[in-house]
Amino acid sequence: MKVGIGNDHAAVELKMQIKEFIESMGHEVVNYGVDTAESCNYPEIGEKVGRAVADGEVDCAVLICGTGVGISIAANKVNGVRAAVCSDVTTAHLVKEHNDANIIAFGARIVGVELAKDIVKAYLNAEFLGGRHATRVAMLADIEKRNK
Ligand SMILES: O=C[C@H](O)[C@H](O)[C@H](O)COP(=O)(O)O
Repeated sequence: MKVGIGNDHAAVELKMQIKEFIESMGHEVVNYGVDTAESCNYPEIGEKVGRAVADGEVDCAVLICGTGVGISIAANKVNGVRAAVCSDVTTAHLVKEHNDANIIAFGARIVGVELAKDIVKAYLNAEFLGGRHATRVAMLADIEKRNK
């Protein structure tokens, strides 16, 4: 798979570790994040990665900021994005299985590197279950259509 990764200044080191980890799983990684600790604005990164996913530039993505929240809110403003904050392994596979999440996010100030790797692995190895979940995911897209 082609996996996007994005981060703000709060998550530079964890981003590098996760990027290497995803590559070690055999995936290609496209880095949309910052590589220095200079303060930056997570909405810009979240939007950029959201658009990359929505446009099919990458198959899915991982977003990391201090908490994972701000950057996921930004990504979720892009039509077609289903970004989910995950701080545990169970949520990480369920957001793919039930919600067909195309982005996961977590916080570099919340989870340690080993848990972050477990979260990413659980998400990337999971598959969307379809069925009743597909009906609900289609309803999410319908909400976007009703937006002005
Ligand atoms: O949701 C937002 C993220 O956690 C940001 O990484 C955080 O707000 C950045 O905070 P600061 O500018 O204090 O490093």
